[in-house]
Amino acid sequence: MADTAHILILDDDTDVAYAAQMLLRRRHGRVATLDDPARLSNLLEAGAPDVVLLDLNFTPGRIDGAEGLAVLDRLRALARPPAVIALTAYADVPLAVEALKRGASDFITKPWDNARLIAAVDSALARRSAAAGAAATSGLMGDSSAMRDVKSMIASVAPTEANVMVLGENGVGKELVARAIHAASGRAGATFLAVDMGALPESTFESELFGHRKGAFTDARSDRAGRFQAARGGSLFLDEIGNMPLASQAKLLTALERREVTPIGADRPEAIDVRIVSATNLDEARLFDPGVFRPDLLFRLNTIVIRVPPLRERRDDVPGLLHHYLSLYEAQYRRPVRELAPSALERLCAWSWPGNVRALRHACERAVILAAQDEYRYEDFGLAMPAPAPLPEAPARLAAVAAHDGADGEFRLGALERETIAAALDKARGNISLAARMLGLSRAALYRKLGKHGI
Ligand SMILES: Nc1ncnc2c1ncn2[C@@H]1O[C@H](COP(=O)(O)OP(=O)(O)OP(=O)(O)O)[C@@H](O)[C@H]1O
Repeated sequence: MADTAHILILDDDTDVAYAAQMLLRRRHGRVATLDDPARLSNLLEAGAPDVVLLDLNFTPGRIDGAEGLAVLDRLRALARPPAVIALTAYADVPLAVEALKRGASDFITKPWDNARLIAAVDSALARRSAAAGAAATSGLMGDSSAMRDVKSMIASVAPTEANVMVLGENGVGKELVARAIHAASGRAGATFLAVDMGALPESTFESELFGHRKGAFTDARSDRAGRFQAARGGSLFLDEIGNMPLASQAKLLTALERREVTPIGADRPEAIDVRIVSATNLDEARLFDPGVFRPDLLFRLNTIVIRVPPLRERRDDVPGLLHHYLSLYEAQYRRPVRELAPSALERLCAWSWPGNVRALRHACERAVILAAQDEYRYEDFGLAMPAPAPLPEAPARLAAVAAHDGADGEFRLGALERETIAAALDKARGNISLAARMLGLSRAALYRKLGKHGI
């Protein structure tokens, strides 16, 4: 990493720039200097640097930092913005803080301590390479022994044509696992198509999955391919299969057994060429209940089963995920890079994460937007409320909400919303699609609310 890193030192004081260059050259491949920001465009044409050490004042006599901050804004607007370390005069803390607010990843005061400068550059490079690595492995992060097992299962099954069933609670990363299987398979060049089976109404199930011919029914104004045809040559991800009505299960079973589908209104079946990966958040006791899921369909789908454990059972993954998503949102919202206060990290690792990685991701987004201190505090993540307790019946529930919120029996909308969502999830046995429908929300809107309430 260090050998190929490209570092730029932007400082009008050539002695300072030269000293930094000599220091960093011992460790890094390309260390360039520039004394005039007006020539920055030429330099960027040759490729954006990974890290820029940026002096904030160029014109002699100017100390307001406006020139440097303007360069910082320009660098942050690049498609692949470099990490920027601001160089400020000793004691110019307000200017350093302003640079951090505008997206600088760190600051160094002049004259600097060599070890501190080297550490700042190394840490900026390490963050960048962690983010790039995560993107390259289709985003499935985590190095706990449980996640290592999941990744090694993916590597073993991906090259085969075996049907894979991914099991785990909402938000554990089942879709990411399915995508990783596709990406490592011989079908990687073709489509990966995800279908939310829980959201397909029984009445349009066949038309959506198998397609239809023009005129087959009143609304069939033209031929339409189903999901099986659209994913031809690739992988079809059947998500939320635990929520399919039994009648739809029978139709899916027939298609999988015969390896062919007949579009509605067609007189001939079409062979299917898809790799099936399915997923559900049903616990296994319910999945094996024939009243809920047909055993013969289960047998077709679960040639290989991958279980993705909830985040509370792989807490070793929490720090890496936090750093990943905090960095991602800091870059996305152009917010300063902050460290996590050690006490916050400890409490976040101990949190039960009922919404798993999705909830962690939402919590990080919230923290990046709302943090107002130098470090992220636990409160910034919006997880202060305990996980929902079993719900009392309706009238008692309202009283409980009022009591929960204190304030002389005054109702608070937020708490009521949280209770309602928890009740819907309870009733839908954790099925997100069903709960969203019961609440009159889209799945995406429900996910946002789950994140907001830390459920
Ligand atoms: N191991 C992981 N590394 C990085 N991000 C993850 C990981 N697992 C999940 N995520 C993120 O969490 C969110 C939820 O992941 P995903 O949709 O794959 O979960 P899921 O189990 O399929 O959820 P659901 O059952 O609710 O459909 C996504 O934003 C995803 O990027």
